[in-house]
Amino acid sequence: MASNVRTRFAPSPTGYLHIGGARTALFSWAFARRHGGTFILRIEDTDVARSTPEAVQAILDGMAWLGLDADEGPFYQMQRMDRYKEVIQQMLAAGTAYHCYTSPEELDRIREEQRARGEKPRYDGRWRPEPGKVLPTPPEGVKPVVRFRNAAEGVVAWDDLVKGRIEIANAELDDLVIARADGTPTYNFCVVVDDLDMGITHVIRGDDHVNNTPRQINILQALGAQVPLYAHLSMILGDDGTKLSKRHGAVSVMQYDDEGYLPEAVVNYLGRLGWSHGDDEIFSREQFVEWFDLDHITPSAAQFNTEKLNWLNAHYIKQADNAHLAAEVSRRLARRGVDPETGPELESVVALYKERVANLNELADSVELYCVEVHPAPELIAQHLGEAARIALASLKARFESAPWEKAALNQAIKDTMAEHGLKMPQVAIPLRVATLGVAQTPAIDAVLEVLGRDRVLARMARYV
Ligand SMILES: Nc1ncnc2c1ncn2[C@@H]1O[C@H](COP(=O)(O)OP(=O)(O)OP(=O)(O)O)[C@@H](O)[C@H]1O
Repeated sequence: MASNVRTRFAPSPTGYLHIGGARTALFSWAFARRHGGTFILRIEDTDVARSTPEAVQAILDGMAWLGLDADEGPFYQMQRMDRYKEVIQQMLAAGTAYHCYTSPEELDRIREEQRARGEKPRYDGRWRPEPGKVLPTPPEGVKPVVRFRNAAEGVVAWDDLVKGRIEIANAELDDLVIARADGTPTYNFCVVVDDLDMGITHVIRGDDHVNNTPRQINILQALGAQVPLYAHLSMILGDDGTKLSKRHGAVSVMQYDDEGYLPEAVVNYLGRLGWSHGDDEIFSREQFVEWFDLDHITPSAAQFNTEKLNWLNAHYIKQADNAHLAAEVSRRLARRGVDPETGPELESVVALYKERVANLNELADSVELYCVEVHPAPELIAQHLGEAARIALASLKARFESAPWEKAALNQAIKDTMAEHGLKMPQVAIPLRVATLGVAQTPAIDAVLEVLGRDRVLARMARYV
């Protein structure tokens, strides 16, 4: 069902997409999907000194990895400069904005005097047009800034969909500079023009923006626009209790990929961070979209909890189908310079390990043993591949050479070898593990042998017998 809900995620490309921004993006995306609406990606790249193309790419990569697909965009603010300038001209013509020639030095002086008088420092309105007021003559050679003519009285108010009603007295708000002396538009103004042009109905963003909202509402109203609804989400805090940000403590979403997390686990984890649906902890992306609403968002800040993410990750790895895991492992092995083609079929290897691992890197560690020549640690060789063990392995190898390559027959060969040499299971199975996979612990040995395959098993055993 198509609806008119239009949300946006608007990061600044001054670094990667981190977990705090990603949670905000997820909620904005899920709200649009829940209502059959449109999700827009907007790159707020006007801070040219800090924005980089690499950061844009990192944000796009992070969004793609999480599966947060945009219906429109990415739009880039730097490509919309002409439009912002056009709206500034319209506002000047309409009298909702005006030129101000006060220099930065003068502003400092005014603020100093206000502070000395015990007043709150603010622009004193000397260039603000008022009925009957005679404005000073513009100084020669000075390029003015453009200020928004904010209402002097009354309040600006909105019913925040997370925080409830918020009211700010207009007297608290300065006449905001919307264009600098060089003509470039300022942050809050660009956001307003974008939200207006992009027909945003629900601004879902972090509550670090809550102070911008009254200014943005006033400008929207001056433009005769319909004011969107606002939902200010709580911040995600790092382990030290302060806001995660690119500059402080947050790691890139893509680092979770590097560390072996499935995106499904991260999305589920982020979905529960500051939002709840009864006692449900585990839900698919589809379920989340179906359940998501703004009524069950916690207004207080949410703390990141790695342990819970790890628990979800292990759960999703267990549940994942083998082909999906094989693809994840293959990518990881290739990154390590290991050719996955040299091992047995990956799907059957991952099936042996998916219940036992905490993350995809651990899974790849185990699978790697099936693909490369293994070199057991000298202590393992000393402990498990002594003379008696090698003698047993030699007769086992002879049995393996003629055994049908399936679990029951391999098991029988091991049992016959135990009986022949008067050994217990571990006295045969552990040397066999060390010889074939280079480690003393593995899943059930008959399953391991079956998957590893006759040729590899015999070649690996041959090194010790
Ligand atoms: N820690 C956080 N928790 C929740 N949302 C956040 C967090 N940090 C940023 N956001 C939200 O993510 C969106 C994109 O923010 P932005 O790209 O400016 O990231 P940022 O980390 O705040 O940047 P910076 O590090 O430059 O302050 C905004 O809606 C912002 O409110």
